[in-house]
Amino acid sequence: MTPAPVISAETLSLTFETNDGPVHALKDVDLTIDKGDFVSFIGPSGCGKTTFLRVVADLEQPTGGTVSVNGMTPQQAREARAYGYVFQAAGLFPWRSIGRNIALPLEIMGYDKAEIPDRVRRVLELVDLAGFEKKFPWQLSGGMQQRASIARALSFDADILLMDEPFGALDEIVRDHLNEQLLDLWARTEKTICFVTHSIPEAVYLSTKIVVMSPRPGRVTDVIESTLPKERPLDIRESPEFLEIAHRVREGLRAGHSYD
Ligand SMILES: Nc1ncnc2c1ncn2[C@@H]1O[C@H](COP(=O)(O)OP(=O)(O)OP(=O)(O)O)[C@@H](O)[C@H]1O
Repeated sequence: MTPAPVISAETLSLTFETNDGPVHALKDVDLTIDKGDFVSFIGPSGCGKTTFLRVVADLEQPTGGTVSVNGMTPQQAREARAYGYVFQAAGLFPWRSIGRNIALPLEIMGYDKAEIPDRVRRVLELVDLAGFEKKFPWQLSGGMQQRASIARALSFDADILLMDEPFGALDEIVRDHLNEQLLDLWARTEKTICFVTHSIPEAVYLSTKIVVMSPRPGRVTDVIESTLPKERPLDIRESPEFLEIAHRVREGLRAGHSYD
């Protein structure tokens, strides 16, 4: 028996009613994400990448179709703490140390106080920030702050990680490094990851599945299953297989692009 998908969308649609008329942020999206998938969402601005993540996270309500998360409604999944969410901005509170930032969701969720320091230490190790819990956000580089925000999203053992352009504001070398670390973290934790990006190389390097989207209305135009091995040194980006997948993503983006 094949296991139930972690995330399953069927004819999922979301239309925002605005003063300028309806905005079709998502239209008839069908998508299946299995346990342990690393799925990237790529497409031009406004194609509904963030909206899809927000629907999964129960932050927006669909106007048509259905989505299930771990076999539950998004609301039930949110209440069951099924996912951690990582935003483009690290969003750490400057007056709290890194450790206390990571502890915050655990405190809000009512975790046993005695259990929190161990959890904080464990997730800091996972993102390669062991020993940084007493530092403050401003004492860390942008890349380190983003790793701390990933640690925060991992602190309560959600098996899904929703990441909305987490490395978009970082320079390319730092981004390369974080991409490598994220793959390593994914391999060690076996999380299911949904990752929004505008970068073709980033999407191809990270993903087992690439979802290409196009706007007005926001829809899925291609779903590419990666043929790359799970072990991915950075120089795999120069291999023919990598370039072939990148080419297909680029073609998909071109087909859905309006250039306005
Ligand atoms: N709360 C809202 N009210 C009205 N329109 C919205 C709302 N949220 C999103 N939209 C619109 O829905 C469409 C999809 O937005 P979304 O943020 O999901 O796109 P995106 O692909 O993530 O874009 P970007 O790459 O710029 O982040 C856009 O046209 C956006 O303006």
